[in-house]
Amino acid sequence: MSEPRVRRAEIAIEQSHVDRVYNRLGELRSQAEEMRTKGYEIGHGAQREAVFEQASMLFERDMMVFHANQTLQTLDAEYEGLVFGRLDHATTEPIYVGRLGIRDADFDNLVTDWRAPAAAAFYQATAEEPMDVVRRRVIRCSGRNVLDVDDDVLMPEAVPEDMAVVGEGALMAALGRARGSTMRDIVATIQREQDEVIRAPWRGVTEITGGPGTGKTAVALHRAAYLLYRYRRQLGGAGVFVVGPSAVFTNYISRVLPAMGETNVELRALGQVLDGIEAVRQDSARLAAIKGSLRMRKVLLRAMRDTPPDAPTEMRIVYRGEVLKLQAKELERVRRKVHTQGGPPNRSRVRAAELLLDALANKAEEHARAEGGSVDRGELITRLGERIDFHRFLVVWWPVLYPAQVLGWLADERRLARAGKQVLDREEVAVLAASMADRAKGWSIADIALLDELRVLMGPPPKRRKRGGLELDAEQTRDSDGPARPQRPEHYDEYSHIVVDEAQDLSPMQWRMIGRRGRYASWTVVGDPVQSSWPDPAEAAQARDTAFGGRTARRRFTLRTNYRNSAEIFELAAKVVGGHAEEDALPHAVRATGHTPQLRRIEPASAEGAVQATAKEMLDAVAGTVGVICAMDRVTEVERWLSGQADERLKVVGSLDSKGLEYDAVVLLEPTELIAESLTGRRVLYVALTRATQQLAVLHSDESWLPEGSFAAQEALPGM
Ligand SMILES: Nc1ncnc2c1ncn2[C@@H]1O[C@H](COP(=O)(O)OP(=O)(O)OP(=O)(O)O)[C@@H](O)[C@H]1O
Repeated sequence: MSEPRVRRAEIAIEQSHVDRVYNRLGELRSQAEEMRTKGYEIGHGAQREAVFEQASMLFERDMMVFHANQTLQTLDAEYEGLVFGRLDHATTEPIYVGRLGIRDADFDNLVTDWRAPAAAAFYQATAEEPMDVVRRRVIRCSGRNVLDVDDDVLMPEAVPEDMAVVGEGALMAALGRARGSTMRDIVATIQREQDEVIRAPWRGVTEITGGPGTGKTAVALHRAAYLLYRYRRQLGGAGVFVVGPSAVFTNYISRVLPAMGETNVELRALGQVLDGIEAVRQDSARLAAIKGSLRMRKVLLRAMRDTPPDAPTEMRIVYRGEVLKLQAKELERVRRKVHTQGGPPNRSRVRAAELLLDALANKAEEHARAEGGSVDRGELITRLGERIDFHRFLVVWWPVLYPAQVLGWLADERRLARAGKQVLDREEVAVLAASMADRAKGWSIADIALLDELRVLMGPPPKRRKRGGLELDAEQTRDSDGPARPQRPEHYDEYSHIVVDEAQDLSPMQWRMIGRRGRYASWTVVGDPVQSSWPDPAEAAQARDTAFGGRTARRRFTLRTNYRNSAEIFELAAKVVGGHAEEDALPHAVRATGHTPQLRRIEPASAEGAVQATAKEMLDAVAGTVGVICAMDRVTEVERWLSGQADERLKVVGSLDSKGLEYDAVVLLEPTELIAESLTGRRVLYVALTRATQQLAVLHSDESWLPEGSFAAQEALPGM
């Protein structure tokens, strides 16, 4: 038979199996629905007949409905490509591998879940170590239709006469396909080095490093799905937390886990970690470096302990016809004493009352002594302690504190200078105060870690919340379309496993914020030191180790193949990052496309037309997405330039927000602006240059970013 006919015949064979699987899926669905209906009927019966109100009956109903709903949720996940693999063994029956395990009515296996031990050979078998696998087949489907098959033969000597072998590389085919607006899962083509990471033990800390496009994010997400499958009892209840750098990124990866049937994972961007507030704004690199540094702990502590701006500066109270007065200095002494005796201020109001009463009693004693008399100290304290005017004073002098309010106080430069004495220099105080004063912009991503730090320092406010003005707490600053509150308690800190993506960029303060949520967690930490935008790695490493607590089991994996970029694009990126990366840290790109990156000179005044023309050209050249990457402060401007090109494949993204994303084609505007806006310069440009899978065009008016002499060939922009 000719190759196309063999292929067609093999597709037909797999189609008949895939049909059986979907029919069975339909049956299972009907059964689950029936079970749910029965469960509800028990419930209705319970309303009608008193006998059914017995607790055991209601419990049975709840369990039935719960299980039925869970099964339906699993069966209803977007199972595009439900079956994607087949293993033909030398000594045992073939198995099919898919996104979930399905058995037929006789309990025979129709599909094995990809995470089950029996499916491991699909990813781990090689020609050197075939693990009894003669032929490994990747089956590509669209919905229920089998489109293609692709085989690897691992034991050529064991191939039976009637076994057909077709195809030439499922991985390459997958990599060459157009990208959409969200990331896809890679279950069908996970590579052996990646599989080793996915199935690594769950305890302790697993670090995944590797250059751009090596699949770190994809692997970390598949690892989360794998861990939840294999260790559901240990990990499922407390939950898995996945943290990414930005909301654009979490949105981009949001479909990977649901497509594998995992809906029980909390996915948040760094700007959303604190319940109830959503920050998407990036600070300038300089500001982010100040806000992220561990020095801020001291600044925040002092700011919180400072006299609140509206606090009264004098206390006057009449006791037995005599005016007792506490002056500002005396009040401050009392305030300091309350703080030094420890405890979060929101838990110290009683102590504050006691020490104030003590000070008043001292005053009364002073007066009495001067007049040769005496006071009953105990009685004074009891009487004044019951007085409404004393309590009125107390609530304004020792108010309930909220994180947003205290951080807002730092807009006052003098107050900030007090809090930052010998910690921040004058210039740092000025930039930080100006940023806090500019509240119209809302919180920045770096502010969230500061708010979280304050939350813990000040302790939870009493249940009744104060409203108005700056005294907003997290609850009140919730964005209307902010992240939905999970069903877990507010500020939940008992996750069993935490995945941190783009971990190289986390500031020390952000590590503290995440660490708080993983007091009992094991960790998967993903990062590429070469893409780091955090200027002080040693400080971040220290905060990171503290976040991991005493977890001693640590394993580190380095992925070395770049699956995203064409070899041509990565060659340019590698040259640009040059001496900023050790040779060893750069991965190997496997796919050549024949399209070398285009470097185009523009005049600053003609940038608008150049961006429009190049974006259009790229949209015509690729089937998938096109990203226009520019400096953070030009995003709005560039979006305006492109507003006439209504194509949902086209996206404008700022350099810092481009972390972790990918597009089929990228138009990169003014590389020197990207270098200038980041403290780590070239590394941010390296990130931007490694976002494209197929085509890259760089528009520049300043050539200084180019590695010397390496890319002399420049193109003129068509029509310019
Ligand atoms: N085994 C694989 N099969 C198919 N595609 C893969 C495989 N591994 C990685 N990819 C693809 O390569 C691209 C890069 O993967 P991913 O974004 O996870 O890399 P990364 O290491 O996190 O990159 P970066 O650090 O640059 O953000 C994605 O499109 C991913 O789907």
